[in-house]
Amino acid sequence: MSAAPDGTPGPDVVAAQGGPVRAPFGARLAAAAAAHGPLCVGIDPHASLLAAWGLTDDAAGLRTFALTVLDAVAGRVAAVKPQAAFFERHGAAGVAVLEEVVAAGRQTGTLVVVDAKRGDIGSTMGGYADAFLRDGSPLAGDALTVSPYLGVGSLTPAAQAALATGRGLFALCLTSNPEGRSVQHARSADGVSVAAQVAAWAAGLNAGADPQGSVGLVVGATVGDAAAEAGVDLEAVHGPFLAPGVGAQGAGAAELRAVFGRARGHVLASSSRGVLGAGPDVGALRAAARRAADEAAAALG
Ligand SMILES: O=c1ccn([C@@H]2O[C@H](COP(=O)(O)O)[C@@H](O)[C@H]2O)c(=O)[nH]1
Repeated sequence: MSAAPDGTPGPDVVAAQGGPVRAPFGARLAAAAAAHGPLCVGIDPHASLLAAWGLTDDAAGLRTFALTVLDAVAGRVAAVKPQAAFFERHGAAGVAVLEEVVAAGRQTGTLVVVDAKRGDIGSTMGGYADAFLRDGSPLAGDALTVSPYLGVGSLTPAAQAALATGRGLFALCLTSNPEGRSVQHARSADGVSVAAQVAAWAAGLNAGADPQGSVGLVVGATVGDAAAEAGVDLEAVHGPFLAPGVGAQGAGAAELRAVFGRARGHVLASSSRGVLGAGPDVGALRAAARRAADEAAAALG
């Protein structure tokens, strides 16, 4: 499944009226999680991790780091999530490595979630959609993280592009960091929290999809009972939840179960440093990812 490095549609793309389309992201993610466990391995080449792995803090170091992670986990986990920030901090050379990692990941058939958290006014959002969600774009993975804080309506170009190309979105809803509450729990005049508005937007776009829609939410595994507090009906979203916070931020099986309850079948747990700290040995990375995937499966099954 996926695309060749030049973006040419791969075997997951079937010819359909009006051009090639992939199976929807929500369905592809559900199948990947069933096959490999509900885990996404973050590819976050922090400067400190590059040093710990004996790599230089430059584009060459990034490249070795990211390709080693792919070598260890591709084809063995549901998804990988390159964190754009750690590539962008190396300028054009770092972005070129991100492009290579996106293409290499997709070629393995492992879903690639590009964690770039883009958000802007609608007209500019069209540019981001072109960059991250268009067939043939070198930065286009299988899904993109987006920020809804310019209003959920501003994300329409991204949602349209994602749904038209079999890709997905993960919109920030209840983030794993404690500072997120002050924005996400805030309520408008009609008493609806910001997080609940984001969730309702996703639910509207996911209605009728089988087995789930492609417009997901970021809900941290660290947020405790925040969904209930903010009036977010997780079950009604009917889409995937990207759940960072597992591992280095302190969440584990018990937290995943507590946060997601009956919506747990839609969760993609995400761990970066918790897995990456086992490197650079490929076998050790692979074993750490397997452990995390098995724990997530046990917690969410
Ligand atoms: O609410 C959020 C949204 C995104 N993230 C990202 O996930 C990883 C977490 O890394 P760990 O090393 O597993 O802590 C990182 O890329 C964050 O930017 C998040 O943590 N919380």
